[in-house]
Amino acid sequence: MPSNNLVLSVNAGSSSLKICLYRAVPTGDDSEPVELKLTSSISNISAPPAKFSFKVQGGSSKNEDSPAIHDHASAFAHFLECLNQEADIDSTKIRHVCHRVVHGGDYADPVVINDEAYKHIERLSDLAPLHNGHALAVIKTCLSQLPNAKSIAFFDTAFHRSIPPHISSYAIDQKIAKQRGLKKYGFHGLSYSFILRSVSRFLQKPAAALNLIVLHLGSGASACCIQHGQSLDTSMGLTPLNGLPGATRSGTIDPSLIFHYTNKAGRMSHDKGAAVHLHVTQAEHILNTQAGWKALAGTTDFAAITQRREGDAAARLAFDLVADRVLDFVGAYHLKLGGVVDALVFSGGIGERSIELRAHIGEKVACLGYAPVDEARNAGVDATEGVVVEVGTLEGHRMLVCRTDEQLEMARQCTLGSI
Ligand SMILES: Nc1ncnc2c1ncn2[C@@H]1O[C@H](COP(=O)(O)OP(=O)(O)O)[C@@H](O)[C@H]1O
Ligand SMILES: CC(=O)OP(=O)(O)O
Ligand SMILES: [Mg+2]
Repeated sequence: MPSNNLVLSVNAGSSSLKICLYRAVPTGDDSEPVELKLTSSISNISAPPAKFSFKVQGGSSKNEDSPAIHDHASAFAHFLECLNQEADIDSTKIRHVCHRVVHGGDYADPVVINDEAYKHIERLSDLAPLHNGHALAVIKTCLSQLPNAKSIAFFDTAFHRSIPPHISSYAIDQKIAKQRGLKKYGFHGLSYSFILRSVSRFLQKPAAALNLIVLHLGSGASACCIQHGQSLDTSMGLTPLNGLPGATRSGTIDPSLIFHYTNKAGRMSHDKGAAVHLHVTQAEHILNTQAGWKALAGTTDFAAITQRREGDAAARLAFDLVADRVLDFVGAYHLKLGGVVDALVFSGGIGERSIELRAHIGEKVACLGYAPVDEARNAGVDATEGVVVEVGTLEGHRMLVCRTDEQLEMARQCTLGSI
């Protein structure tokens, strides 16, 4: 292996940036083609002061508030400085930079960023107003600061291209739908792809034979119905606003609500928070940034809501409402899979950490034949090693937790793929 075999994976979330650096290694059969060298995460970018963490595997680590970080570009610049100063890594040795791009439209595969790909991602920014612009800001920095590296975009939408037309279409004029690309694209695809592979390994069953209901519950939350190893349906739609509520996103509402909420709904929003100029209405802005459990209970932190819910009606409403919407999708997907489900999988910051939400959902789905959640296993997930942890007892449809890793998914696809 040459010495400059470093792969950087960058995941630009709505208010966070998660970065991992890997070294490509020779693979045997089932082993990972990359080895983790360091991780960094910058959160609270849109609610300063941003929190910066940097951890070298088997070495030093750093956790601090970084008031100088005010957007994704400055967050990434801060990371590059640290890479040089703290980890003594020469960034010219980075050969590939993998960027998670949430909306890829009809792109089926990852693409090396060139002018055309950049413009394509830019054109889709209005359909992922909390995401694509941030990814582009980081891509721009990489193109100028890391000229020796190839920047590659990996799309959240690609995994859902298997969704059949009667599920991905909306019941609207199909001529207009086709002209304007108005259909369900679905998101969190890199996460679902990672989870499918990990669960397949855990259950020792080929991915193509697996039927799963997967919940990716983070500040953006979605559910996915996987049949024979392919996405059959997912809860997000044309944009990541649809489906489950998120930290600041409404999830599905009656579309008419928009016009009763404010009489300025159709006017353009002048929010300057985004990295690229967005053309979104005030309604889209409100439903993306001033809704979700933040609007219901005053915080984006679902753990705080969970703790407060016994004595706080607003927190109780937020918790119960999220749980209710999750059940809508689990029930529908169970039916779409004809009741043949290998496992219900929890993932994302909330799915992986909320003992309470897993217990609650577990209790509700028991009537469908899911293995009851084992109290001790469920409470012990954090202390249990492994990518996949079983929280249900063995009989019935399995109940699993998967520590999803979009950065690793990209690095893996990059190293094994033909790019
Ligand atoms: N112990 C916990 N219980 C419930 N929710 C938690 C817990 N720890 C973290 N979270 C939630 O996980 C969210 C982050 O999830 P993550 O998947 O990393 O989000 P994203 O990638 O969408 O920014 C936090 O905003 C917080 O609400
Ligand atoms: C698609 C999406 O909502 O992503 P995230 O959860 O990272 O915000
Ligand atoms: Mg995320």
